[in-house]
Amino acid sequence: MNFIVLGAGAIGCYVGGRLAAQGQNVCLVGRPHAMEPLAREGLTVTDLDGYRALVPAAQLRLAGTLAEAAPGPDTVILLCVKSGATESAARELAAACAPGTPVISLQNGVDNVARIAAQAPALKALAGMVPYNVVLRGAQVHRATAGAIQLQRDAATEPVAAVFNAAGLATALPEDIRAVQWGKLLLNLNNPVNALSNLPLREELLDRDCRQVFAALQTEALGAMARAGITPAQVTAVSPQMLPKVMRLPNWLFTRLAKRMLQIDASARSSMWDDLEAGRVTEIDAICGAVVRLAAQHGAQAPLSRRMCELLSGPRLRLTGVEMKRALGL
Ligand SMILES: NC(=O)C1=CN([C@@H]2O[C@H](COP(=O)(O)OP(=O)(O)OC[C@H]3O[C@@H](n4cnc5c(N)ncnc54)[C@H](OP(=O)(O)O)[C@@H]3O)[C@@H](O)[C@H]2O)C=CC1
Ligand SMILES: CC(C)(CO)C(=O)C(=O)O
Repeated sequence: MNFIVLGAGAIGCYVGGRLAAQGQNVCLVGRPHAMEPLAREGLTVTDLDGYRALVPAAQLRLAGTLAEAAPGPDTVILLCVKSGATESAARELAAACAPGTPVISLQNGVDNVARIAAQAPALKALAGMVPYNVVLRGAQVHRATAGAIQLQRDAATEPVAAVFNAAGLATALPEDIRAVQWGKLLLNLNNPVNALSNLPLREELLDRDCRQVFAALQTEALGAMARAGITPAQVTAVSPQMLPKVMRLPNWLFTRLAKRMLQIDASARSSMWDDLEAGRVTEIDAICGAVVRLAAQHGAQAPLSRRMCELLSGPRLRLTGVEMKRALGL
């Protein structure tokens, strides 16, 4: 099996790096700004449990385009671009890959697979979910929280899950990946809160006003999911229904009950903060936009998620939890 990671950023370098460190045949396809440090220094992969590996530059397969990566008949694509780049990446894949090539989306959001399939109908688009936070700094990539990757159960993903597990990437094949994606989306509703707060994740989660905004977004999203008949899967120690309740707790109780959730490296931030910081378009449409669309499809509204879309779409804002509550009318 050959892996091509399309989009060598935080997730692509972490997953691709662990596979490469274990001797798998992996090609990382990325932008020059991402490839240059790797070509110079190799890729160092670490995690919060003490794992550390260096894949020397000479052992890394790096490519600027899919054509250079030369996908063959036994290639599996790991799609790791941000949601805003899905369509263009899928068109590149359609042009470069043989029909039936598995394309596993390791992206956040709930509609990337459908968007890949629309642009590349001959390929086999499959869903994945990465639960943890990954930080990329130049040639070093670090997993900052814990969890297991979830891949859509399919004949094409069974051998992939086996290879991932052998490489130390804990991976499961859940029955209902759609429920898992909606469960993850409930957590990703913190991404805009974190991005606007301009705080590291841990600090932001220790701010009750920020948590109250997060909880309000979750409650609204759970309402939209209930109307749509979607039962989100539990992807943390806490059930989806309990999540907003836990978020609203006062600090003294939250810090006791949410110990596992707070096991985050002090410097870790959400992937949406990364985008704001780099001046890139964020994934707000894939997260809050998805809640707004789901509610609308079922005759309801999601004004809080809609407002978050507005706050993330203009000039960069930095808001305290109190200011966010005011901006959302909470
Ligand atoms: N980071 C995290 O902790 C987590 C992220 N996720 C999800 O994983 C997905 C990837 O996120 P993340 O790794 O943070 O994103 P990054 O922005 O770090 O990485 C994506 C990379 O892909 C590049 N890229 C985009 N289009 C192409 C293309 N056509 N060819 C080659 N390279 C391309 C981007 O370059 P450029 O920007 O210059 O176009 C960027 O360097 C997202 O959906 C995110 O929500 C999920 C869990 C945790
Ligand atoms: C892991 C988590 C929930 C928060 O970092 C994430 O998915 C992201 O940053 O996009």
